Amino acid sequence: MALQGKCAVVTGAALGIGRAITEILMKNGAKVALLDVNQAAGKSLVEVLDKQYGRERTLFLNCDVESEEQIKAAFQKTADTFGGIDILCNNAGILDEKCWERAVSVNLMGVIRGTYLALEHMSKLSGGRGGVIVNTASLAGLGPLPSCPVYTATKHGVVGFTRAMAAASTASGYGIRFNTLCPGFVQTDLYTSIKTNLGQFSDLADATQQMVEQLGVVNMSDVAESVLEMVTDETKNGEACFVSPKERKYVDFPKFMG
Ligand SMILES: NC(=O)c1ccc[n+]([C@@H]2O[C@H](COP(=O)([O-])OP(=O)(O)OC[C@H]3O[C@@H](n4cnc5c(N)ncnc54)[C@H](O)[C@@H]3O)[C@@H](O)[C@H]2O)c1
Ligand SMILES: CCCCC[C@H](O)CC\C=C/C=C/C=C/[C@@H](O)[C@@H](O)CCCC(=O)O
Repeated sequence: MALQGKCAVVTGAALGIGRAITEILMKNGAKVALLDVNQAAGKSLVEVLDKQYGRERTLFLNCDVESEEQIKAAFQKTADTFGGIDILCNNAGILDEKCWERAVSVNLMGVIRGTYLALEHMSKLSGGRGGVIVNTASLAGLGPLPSCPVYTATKHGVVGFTRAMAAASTASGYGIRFNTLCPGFVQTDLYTSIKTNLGQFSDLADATQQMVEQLGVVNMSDVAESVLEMVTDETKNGEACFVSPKERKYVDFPKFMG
């Protein structure tokens, strides 16, 4: 898929990985609606992008992915402004093992809410043009992170949900590809706040630090390039892209049929 003129939505776009996704989509010609609860950071990023690319290609929308109403309104505003939606990156996520219900609501339910509401604009079955949805999971969506059982569960959920949606799309003809992003540790606010968000697992903070030292920290540019590949490469559907400091590879899941 060539990105020139395509319309994208990125959740959690103001900072960290969402910001990097937004920047690479813009650099390659897409228009981007930036959805985030952090208005100050979102607006200041839009100012930077507008200086570089002009004012017509960005839109900041204050949107909490815990709210179906806010996502619905944001998607409608995006479609009205840009003339449709071709790309959705459900990226917003938090680490909170104490208020773990909130982590489930943002990380997993937020992805499901975003995906279902986007189908109304993107699916060929409801008059959309088709496109691609990339959901941000984590390496913790592929294997356990012991200090973060609920975070791990949400990210495994994102991988499973996305793969099932890819299969549903192929079977029913939505015209949408679905892929997941699975990076290891990346230097962002979420990463630097690890110690304060482990709740009853805070005794495992040192063990987590040891994992960081063993696995290393992933370059943000590799994360963004992986998303770009999953968005533009039409052969990628139902894939989970694992990104580590050493390599980028598509996960070989076990096959139970055929
Ligand atoms: N940093 C890592 O090590 C790492 C590794 C793998 C995956 N991830 C995942 O990447 C995604 C982005 O994380 P990050 O590290 O960039 O974090 P971050 O904290 O740097 O940025 C997250 C962004 O999401 C926004 N956000 C938070 N809750 C929201 C909500 N309810 N609705 C809308 N926006 C919301 C924040 O305001 C912020 O702008 C998350 O899904 C995270 O789980 C992070
Ligand atoms: C405290 C967590 C804050 C950041 C969370 C991010 O989403 C990053 C998650 C990073 C690592 C998760 C690691 C899980 C790893 C194990 O399951 C291990 O088996 C993976 C082995 C990787 C390999 O084979 O190279």
